[in-house]
Amino acid sequence: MSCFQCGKALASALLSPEDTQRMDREMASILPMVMERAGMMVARLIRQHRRPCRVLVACGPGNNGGDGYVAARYLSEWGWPVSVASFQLPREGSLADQMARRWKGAMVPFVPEEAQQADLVIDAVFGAGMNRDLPEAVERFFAAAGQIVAIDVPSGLDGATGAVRGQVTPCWMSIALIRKRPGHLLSPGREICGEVVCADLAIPEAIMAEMDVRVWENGPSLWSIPVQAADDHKYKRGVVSICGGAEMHGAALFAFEAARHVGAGLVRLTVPSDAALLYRLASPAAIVDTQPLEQALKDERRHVWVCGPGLGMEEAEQTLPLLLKAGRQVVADAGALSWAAGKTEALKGVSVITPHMGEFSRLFGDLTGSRLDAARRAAAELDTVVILKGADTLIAAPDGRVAVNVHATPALAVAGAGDVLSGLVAAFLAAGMPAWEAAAAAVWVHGEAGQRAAEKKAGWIVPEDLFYELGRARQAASCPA
Ligand SMILES: NC(=O)C1=CN([C@@H]2O[C@H](COP(=O)(O)OP(=O)(O)OC[C@H]3O[C@@H](n4cnc5c(N)ncnc54)[C@H](O)[C@@H]3O)[C@@H](O)[C@H]2O)[C@H](O)CC1
Ligand SMILES: [K+]
Repeated sequence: MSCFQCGKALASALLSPEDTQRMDREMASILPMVMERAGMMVARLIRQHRRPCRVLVACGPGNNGGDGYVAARYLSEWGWPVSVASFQLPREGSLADQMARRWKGAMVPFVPEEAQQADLVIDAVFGAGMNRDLPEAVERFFAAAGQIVAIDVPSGLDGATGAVRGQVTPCWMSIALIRKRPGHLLSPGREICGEVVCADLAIPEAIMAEMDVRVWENGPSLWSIPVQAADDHKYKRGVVSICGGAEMHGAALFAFEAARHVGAGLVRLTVPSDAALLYRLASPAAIVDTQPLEQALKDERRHVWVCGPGLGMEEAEQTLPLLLKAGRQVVADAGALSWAAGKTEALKGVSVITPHMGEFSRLFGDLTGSRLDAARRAAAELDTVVILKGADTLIAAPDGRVAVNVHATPALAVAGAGDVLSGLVAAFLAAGMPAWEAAAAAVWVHGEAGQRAAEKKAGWIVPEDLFYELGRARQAASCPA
């Protein structure tokens, strides 16, 4: 059983607004208790991070505001000087109204001057229920604040997509309730959340287990990478084949070295005969084949291929259709994606594609909605796993699952890092992992190796620096017990 199936993945679930609403309905009878706990946890987390100071809690009309009134009560009971500014009072008789009525402390007008005078402003105006653009009065209020702690999400952040609906002042900290939302990790939302901490509201296990979560923060609880065993042999570890081009040798060699260093049993390059010597000189360890691709495909053990890094359009055209016709598992990147622009259906049958945003728009058109929805739609349309690369890389499966990866470093923003990633995906596919799990694990291991290499080189790395970090990165990616 994979970790994904055994339920550990629930810890890294990212809740959509629909998930939250469904959860609220499921636990309607205990919601007052949950809100009480939410407010208390917010107050506690603030106490853990700050000395007592003048606090202003800005409350909205919904449950986010309700959490704010509770947090104000706790901080005040602990002796902190607290006032509340209400943007809009809760509907009479609502849960938030009940919490507001229990607030007996100071109320001040919802104006920027009040926000400016506070040492700390708690943003409890809008949370997961934010459904239109941020009112200007709210924008101006927070723009005047010094330090802001957001309950759940900063007001104005679309928790589902990371889109920002207005001028949102960056927060110092966001306290996610129960679980993070996709918007805490996705740009541009991620940049305004500050440090994101999660408040455990002790939700009954039965309710959590009922959640039909489709989005997770990428991490080792989502997959299990095969570990070494006494009976290992190279074919059990997996065979990776890489198509190399006539001109750009470096890209295919990066994928080649990455697959070798992350533990593939055997890695082979298939290249045009004129270029073979260059490949052999560049990497004496390389097994370089020059036989025609049709010939190489007679070997059934070569079932996983990387196609694209370092390939020109013509080369992609001569290789990708053959690989697919032979029923191989293909990781398509770079040249293969450029060749498929304008005829995206040519990618049908590919196991994993790894576009960056530019390649993605050339394949699927300009972005209309969120990146998350677009990646998910593309995966369903092609029946392929899509790795949409970026600072927040998305790994989308045709069945709607999405892993959001922020386990990375800006140090990886160098040419060649993407070729390394293709080699890693192929190595994990060849080791027998299902495509979505292999892709998610590869992205995480890539990020881990990047962080390790960056630490040694003060952030300034070249793709080659990743190779010797890959063994330890793979080890770190083993599922926690
Ligand atoms: N299960 C949980 O995760 C729990 C979360 N809690 C908190 O509840 C909020 C979500 O509460 P909800 O009432 O659904 O939404 P909001 O508080 O964000 O406000 C909705 C309210 O505001 C109006 N509104 C929305 N956007 C705008 C706008 N741009 N301008 C004006 N008015 C707007 C909308 O019409 C509604 O009236 C979650 O974030 C948590 O903080 C629970 O406390 C515990 C369980
Ligand atoms: K908020």
